[in-house]
Amino acid sequence: MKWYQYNSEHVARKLAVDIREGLTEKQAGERLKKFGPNVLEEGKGVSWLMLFFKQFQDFMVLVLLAATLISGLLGEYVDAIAIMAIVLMNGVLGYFQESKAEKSLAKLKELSAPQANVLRGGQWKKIPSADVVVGDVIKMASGDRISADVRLVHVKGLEIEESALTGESLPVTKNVHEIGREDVEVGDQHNMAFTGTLVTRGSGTGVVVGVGMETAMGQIASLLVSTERVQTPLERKLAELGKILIITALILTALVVTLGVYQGHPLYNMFLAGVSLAVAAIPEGLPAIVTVALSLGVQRMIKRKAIVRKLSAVETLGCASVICSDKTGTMTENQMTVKQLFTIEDTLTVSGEGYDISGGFYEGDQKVNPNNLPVMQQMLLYGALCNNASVTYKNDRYVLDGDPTEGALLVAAKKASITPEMLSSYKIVHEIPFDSDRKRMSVVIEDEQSRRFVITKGAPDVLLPRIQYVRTEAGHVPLKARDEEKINRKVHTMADHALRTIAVCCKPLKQGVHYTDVDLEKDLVFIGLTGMIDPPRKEVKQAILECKQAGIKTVMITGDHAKTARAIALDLDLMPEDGRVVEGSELSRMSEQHLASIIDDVYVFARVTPEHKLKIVKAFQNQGHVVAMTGDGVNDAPAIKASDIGISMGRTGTDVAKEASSLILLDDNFATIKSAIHEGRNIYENIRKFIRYLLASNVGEILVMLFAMLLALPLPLVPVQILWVNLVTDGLPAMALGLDKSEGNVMKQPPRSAKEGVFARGLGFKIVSRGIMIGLVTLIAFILAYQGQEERLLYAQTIAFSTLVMAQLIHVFDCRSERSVFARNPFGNFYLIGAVISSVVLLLIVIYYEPLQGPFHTTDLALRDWVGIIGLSAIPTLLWGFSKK
Ligand SMILES: Nc1ncnc2c1ncn2[C@@H]1O[C@H](COP(=O)(O)OP(=O)(O)OP(=O)(O)O)[C@@H](O)[C@H]1O
Ligand SMILES: [Ca+2]
Repeated sequence: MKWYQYNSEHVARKLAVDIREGLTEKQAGERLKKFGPNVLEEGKGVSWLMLFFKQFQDFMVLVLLAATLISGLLGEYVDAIAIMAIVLMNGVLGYFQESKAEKSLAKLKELSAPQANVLRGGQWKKIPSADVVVGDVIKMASGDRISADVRLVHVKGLEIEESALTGESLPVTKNVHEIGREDVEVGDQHNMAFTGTLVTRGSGTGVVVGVGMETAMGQIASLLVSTERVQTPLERKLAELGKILIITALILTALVVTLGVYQGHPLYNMFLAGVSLAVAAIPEGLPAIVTVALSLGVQRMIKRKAIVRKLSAVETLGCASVICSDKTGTMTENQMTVKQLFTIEDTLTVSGEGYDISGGFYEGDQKVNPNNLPVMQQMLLYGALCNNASVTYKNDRYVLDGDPTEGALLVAAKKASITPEMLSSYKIVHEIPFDSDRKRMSVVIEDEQSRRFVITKGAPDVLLPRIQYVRTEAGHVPLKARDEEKINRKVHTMADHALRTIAVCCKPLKQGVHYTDVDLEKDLVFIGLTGMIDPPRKEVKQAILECKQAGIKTVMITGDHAKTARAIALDLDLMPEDGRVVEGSELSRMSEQHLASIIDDVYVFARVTPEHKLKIVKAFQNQGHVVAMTGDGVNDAPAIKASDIGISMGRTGTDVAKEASSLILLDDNFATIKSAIHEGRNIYENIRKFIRYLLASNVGEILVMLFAMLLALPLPLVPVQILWVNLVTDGLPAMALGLDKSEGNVMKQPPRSAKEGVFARGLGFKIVSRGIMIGLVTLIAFILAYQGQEERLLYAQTIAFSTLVMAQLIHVFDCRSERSVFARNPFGNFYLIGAVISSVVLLLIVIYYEPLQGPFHTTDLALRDWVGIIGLSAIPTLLWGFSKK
């Protein structure tokens, strides 16, 4: 027998679980230990050994190793061993860089791991999906990705899209009845929900019958190949650029070798020098350092409560020019409190903060008891009945479970002493749920006398066309134009005060008549209006200002009333007085071109449904903007996907929204978007810094050799020195640049263009000009020291080696700023100081430590030599430090 053939009690019994209580933590722990975690086995990751050997796969490194081997066989042991040692160290360094990148990517994956809602010991809990065990009672709602195979026991309009499993993209409606037949296809098992499939509608609960590889998904082996990470745009650009650089380096190296041989240097010497030069000059490590820099940035973002799901987002963030953000919960606290009550005869204000149930009702300054006003009392009671929220007192605080709008209504009712006992005498027999498209919710209620009536609550402008009567103290009277006007005026004044408005209506139902859902919400009786405040989060105003200074426009998108939205937008300084507010209905009528033509003046989109978001994203993109878009629901997913930076909410977001997004806000906070953009810009600037440093160094290295060969000089640097420079001077400071703090002005500049190339904004010129200067001063130092005398060669090479190293170590400080070397405090980057000091110490060691003098072809230098070296090596940086370019 299969699970779908049993009825639900039987399933529960077989799995030894009480469906109302769930497993106990102890039972679950035991099962987890016995059967293992609920994960699908992925393809094997790279082992550390493979990662290590990968460092030596590079073609030029192989040539170098072969060349060293030959020189070893020819008796040049010292050279061979020194080169081998350096190549090995290079490999170790590369290994550490890459494994660091791998680790932080793995950690990232862990952080965005899916969760499941399970019943344990009578309490609903969110736990990592991996900890779900067979027998767990699990709850699923619209937007969830299901994390185990489940036999459903209770469903409420549950629809599941199972394309991942069956290929069928239409959602399947689920029920709980057992299926009598055997051999039912997965797609026809209507009482089952499967791992990896998606809830598109409704909700349900069930018992877990299969986890991990024992699920229907686990059986499909083909899906389990681990997905490989795609390169980010910058990584791709650099990989392409790398090819060009490799060819350039090879051509130049070949030129150096040819010239050298032509000038009479021995072929073997030139070959080894050439290969070393090629290894040093080819920036094959650049993409890896970029990955490291990106993933380090990702770690910093986690500290700022933003989780990057796609590495490419780190780059794109820096280009963002428009942020489209939800209002409720992202810009505001999403903590609603009713402030005003309105019936056609009375208006009251309500005191109190948050969900605290202490507070009173006032008419002007006069305290009143709302229970003396029958219509008022009815509105409060009905607001609490058409309601799925609950407010409980926990740890000295009132906490809300459910929708904040409903929480506010519940709290207002409690302030009027409406108790749960009073509510329990009414039975809810039917519910038409709230969603952002409908902007209303209805319940059918049966009272103790078995009389039935509907309560509908929702956005007033949506309900007004459905209202025919008004409730007064004397009873229901037909709605007159005068009343309608009065209601509308009240809605507007409430909205102007940034209050969210909810209208409460009702309608008695006749016995024995069948009403469809459409009928239920027709011909309603208006009872009253509530106005509730949702205060802005306090950090948001500052964040919006910083975005503005950074050339980024913030746009508010909300389902709320236009006036409410406008009041909050003005309060947050999000838009100028004359900024435009566009409503969803207007948006629907507008053509895409028209929208694109006005969109630069729009700051608020109000009364929109999630479907509108896609149109908004497209219109901004049409105008050449790079758009960040937030969202949390299933219907937000298309817009999130279409935007350049999709952002989802860590707390309130559905799995679907999270999967579509490239950035998750752990605290759902708008200010976090700003922090992430700041970090994204910083990372990109740091990447530019070390590209600039590394490539300028390489240009210098190649040019000094090329110039020397042109001038028929001996080799200014021996192979092992070149390799040493590549390892030490190029390696450590470059990494330290990747960890640099941002220049104070990163958020004071317009966003960079997404099309910008690697060498944009003068970077190419900086690289070449500094590179030439570094090559020149090294050459001059060599010539001055050599003086054409063969016996001075060792000394001159030591001088050239030191000058090259020092010139680079001074130049690295210039790379910290886009402006000038003098623009920043040189001691501002602790890592860089450390890297420079260790490079200098290592240089002194290979120069003065006798056992190393042989392998590194160095000799002792005098103090006066150092004066010359430092003087010369400071020239490139100082010279350009005074120029603007
Ligand atoms: N639980 C509810 N029951 C009935 N009506 C509601 C409920 N919640 C909100 N509304 C009404 O629907 C309108 C739209 O709400 P919705 O939740 O779609 O937007 P929002 O949360 O303000 O928007 P966003 O999150 O995009 O800023 C509200 O202004 C309110 O009038
Ligand atoms: Ca190099």
